[in-house]
Amino acid sequence: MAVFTPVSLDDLTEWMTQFPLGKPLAIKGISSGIENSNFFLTTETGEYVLTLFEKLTFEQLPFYLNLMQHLAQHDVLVPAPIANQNGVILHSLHGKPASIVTRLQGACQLAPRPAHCAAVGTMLARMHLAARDFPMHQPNLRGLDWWNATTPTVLPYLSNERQHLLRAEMHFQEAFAGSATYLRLQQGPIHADLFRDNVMFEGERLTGFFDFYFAGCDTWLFDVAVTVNDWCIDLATGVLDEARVRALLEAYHAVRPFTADEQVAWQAMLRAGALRFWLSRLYDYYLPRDAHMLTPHDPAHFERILRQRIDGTIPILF
Ligand SMILES: Nc1ncnc2c1ncn2[C@@H]1O[C@H](COP(=O)(O)OP(=O)(O)OP(=O)(O)O)[C@@H](O)[C@H]1O
Ligand SMILES: N[C@@H](CCO)C(=O)O
Repeated sequence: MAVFTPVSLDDLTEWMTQFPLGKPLAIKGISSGIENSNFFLTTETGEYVLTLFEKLTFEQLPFYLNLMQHLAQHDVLVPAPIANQNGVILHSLHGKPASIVTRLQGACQLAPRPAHCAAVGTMLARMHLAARDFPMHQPNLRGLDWWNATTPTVLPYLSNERQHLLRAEMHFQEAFAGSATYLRLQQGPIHADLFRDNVMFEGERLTGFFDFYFAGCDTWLFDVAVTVNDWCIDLATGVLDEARVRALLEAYHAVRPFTADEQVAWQAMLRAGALRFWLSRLYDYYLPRDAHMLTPHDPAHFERILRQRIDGTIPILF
């Protein structure tokens, strides 16, 4: 269902001559994904992924594609955009923005064990460090400003109790974002959506992070919190799993040591990471943009996680 714009081998014969990839041999639509038209592409030189962007524009895409290129050039495992003979990585196909990136081997690990979480922690820290000198800047477009804009649009759909939780958490996060501790946290380009379905593994070996289309500049700790909230929990309750949390955080800390300020901010940041996805899921649930988003993600999952992070036990950062 996710190929919105079909592409055939015939469409590619002429178009592919600009790339140093040899002749296209096979193309196969990828059925998962809801934002773009994605294809596995086999050429004389290897396996790639061709994406036609259905919503993101020629103006929006350079930040994401250049960030992936920068990270790939710094040995962070991410899909590397393929440049044409003029060095260009953003192209046009059937009137849509298009890119070819290297194909990551393996599959997503939806039931991660501590070893997987450790691999994610190591690569996440390496990614933050490698992105420090990435020259482009874009804010996290799903950050506090977006939360402020979105809260009033979803509030009318919520019970009194949920309205109270959302208002109180927004109030708390506004104060946190203005605090001296927060303002001292290290920032840079972050993935901002590093869920289990955006990382590939072969066995316990991590082969890459992908889907960078929520990336932006924000605190590194927010990226860690979003990641822990998805990788290191009991899925039914949202309760943090100590062994996986420790594995991820210790691996991250070994590459990029956490700071005392980050320790102070940790619980508030786990709450921020939960609020971000509670809000986006509420928005997609009550105000669906597209008819094809037939099964929006369950907002209650992140409401549970948010309540857990407010009231539950939080493992120390390091
Ligand atoms: N570089 C890559 N290497 C291997 N597989 C990839 C790569 N990029 C995408 N895929 C595969 O394509 C699927 C769809 O990609 P993706 O999740 O980015 O979809 P999307 O429609 O672009 O965005 P969304 O995740 O928001 O629906 C992934 O689940 C993954 O299986
Ligand atoms: N990771 C998001 C979906 C957007 O990629 C979620 O689970 O709500």
